[in-house]
Amino acid sequence: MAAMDTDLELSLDNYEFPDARLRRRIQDPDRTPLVLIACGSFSPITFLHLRMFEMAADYARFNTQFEVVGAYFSCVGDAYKKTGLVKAEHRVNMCNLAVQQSSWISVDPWEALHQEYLETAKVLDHFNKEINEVIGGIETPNGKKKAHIALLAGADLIQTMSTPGVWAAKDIDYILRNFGAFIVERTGTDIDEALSALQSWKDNIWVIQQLVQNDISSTKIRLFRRRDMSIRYLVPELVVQYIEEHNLYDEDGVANISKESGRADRMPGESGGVTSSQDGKRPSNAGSSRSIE
Ligand SMILES: Nc1ncnc2c1ncn2[C@@H]1O[C@H](COP(=O)(O)OP(=O)(O)OP(=O)(O)O)[C@@H](O)[C@H]1O
Ligand SMILES: NC(=O)c1ccc[n+]([C@@H]2O[C@H](COP(=O)(O)O)[C@@H](O)[C@H]2O)c1
Repeated sequence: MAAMDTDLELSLDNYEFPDARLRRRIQDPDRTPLVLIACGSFSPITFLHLRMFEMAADYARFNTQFEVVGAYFSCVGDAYKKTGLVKAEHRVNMCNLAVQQSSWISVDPWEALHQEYLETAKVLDHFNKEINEVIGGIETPNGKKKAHIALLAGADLIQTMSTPGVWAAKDIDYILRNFGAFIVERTGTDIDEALSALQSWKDNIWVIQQLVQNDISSTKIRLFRRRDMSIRYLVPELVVQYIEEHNLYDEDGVANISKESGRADRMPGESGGVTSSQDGKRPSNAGSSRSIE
């Protein structure tokens, strides 16, 4: 099956920077090549995570002097202690499956391969080194130019930069001064409030409106799995299959109980139909706020 194809024994020893989808040349010498890096848990990756790159590319094309030449998912490693985090190997595999249809979005396993937690500043440094030092930048009609590496994140992540104790002040300064951030607005986060403490770096922060609001979160996918509800069409089909094959996110036993009540008759990832919403298993707040775990 396709899901098994990704189960390669990756390690830092045989790691190679994934550059196959990185565009090596830009046409317009007046533009600056841009590489977007989405850092996060991706447990699991959702369609919104993929969509963030498309929104950012449109935003950059219409509102900035950047030309997007690359895009990367970087999953946090196992040392990042967060509720609902499955093993990094699974999260990287799911991301790889999710980008199979994309011509320009890649997954870099480098961060996830580390046993220790890596701060985002170090992750962005890694991309800068690989793209601007090892590869030597991006070709333009007037010679090579360094690519601008930028963080791509949701508004909730940028809001944590104002939460005491989450980020070191020097890391915030380092990231926003040297790389900057493309921020996708997110339901439940007041973007003005999130940015109020970051005004010193406002020229390096680009806010992207979600023209089609999508309030999905990995938390909701995990919750739906535990409640034996369908996750199909919320995450890519290959990711649905991978989750089913590896029994991910159903560890609290609810799914097992549901199996006895007929789940085995259904296709993987499919809903049990209306019965599951009438038998008391449906979360009362499914589809509303993020704080459902
Ligand atoms: N619906 C969304 N709208 C805007 N940004 C989002 C959305 N979902 C995820 N993101 C952003 O994607 C990045 C990676 O997110 P992460 O892996 O934490 O997903 P999540 O859905 O927020 O996960 P969890 O529910 O486990 O906290 C973060 O920058 C986050 O802000
Ligand atoms: N000090 C730091 O560098 C720091 C602090 C908080 C979150 N982060 C990053 O932000 C992302 C947050 O992801 P989640 O929203 O999945 O928790 C992760 O990539 C994490 O490494 C970095």
